[in-house]
Amino acid sequence: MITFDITIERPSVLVKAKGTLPQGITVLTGQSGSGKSTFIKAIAGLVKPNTGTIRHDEIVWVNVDHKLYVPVRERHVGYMPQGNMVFPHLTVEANITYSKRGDAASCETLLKQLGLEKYRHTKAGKLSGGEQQRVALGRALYSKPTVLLLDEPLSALDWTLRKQVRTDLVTIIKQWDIPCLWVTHDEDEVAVVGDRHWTCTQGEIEC
Ligand SMILES: Nc1ncnc2c1ncn2[C@@H]1O[C@H](COP(=O)(O)OP(=O)(O)OP(=O)(O)O)[C@@H](O)[C@H]1O
Repeated sequence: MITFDITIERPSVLVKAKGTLPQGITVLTGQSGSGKSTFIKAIAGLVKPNTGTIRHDEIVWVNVDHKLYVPVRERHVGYMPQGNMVFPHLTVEANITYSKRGDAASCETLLKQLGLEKYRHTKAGKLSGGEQQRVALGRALYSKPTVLLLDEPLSALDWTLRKQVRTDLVTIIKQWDIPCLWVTHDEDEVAVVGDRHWTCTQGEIEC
């Protein structure tokens, strides 16, 4: 379980978060600029908090007082950033296995679950938006992460595709049974996607 008690200073906002990310899918909503991505990046290891601690079970990832920061590559976090998420010039298989930390069996399972077997050798840039989103999820899950962090995973899709891809992602995440933090602007996603709902208001993460 990921436990955190941190603050992160930004010119416009002070991000404050204290809590534990449980099993299942937790949806985090909040206004643009309120600090959602900053928080998720701090858990992933891409942003250093100014104060506090982050732990994964008994392992300390961050302890600011002790100047301890476990680097992102050692946290085994599945992180899906906002925006363009595939390497378009690489095949679907090469995208999924990019981290090198997973194994062949895990790649096969993902290709099947994600409905991407027939595109294994296709360049990811040639797939539709929804298919690319599934490739990105495959890459995040390939190394059997300790936690899955999805930053606006549907934002690149048009409205018609969103519903279908959302259902696909939720089904697959539940099958993998790892804690997931799902950041979104879309209040509709709260009820459909999440087992629970957190909010971010001017930096304050309400868990
Ligand atoms: N590296 C940085 N250095 C300084 N300020 C930053 C940095 N990254 C983000 N900020 C600022 O911190 C605030 C919070 O940004 P953040 O991206 O976390 O918000 P958000 O809630 O994810 O917004 P959105 O929903 O629009 O993605 C913003 O005002 C942003 O400009």
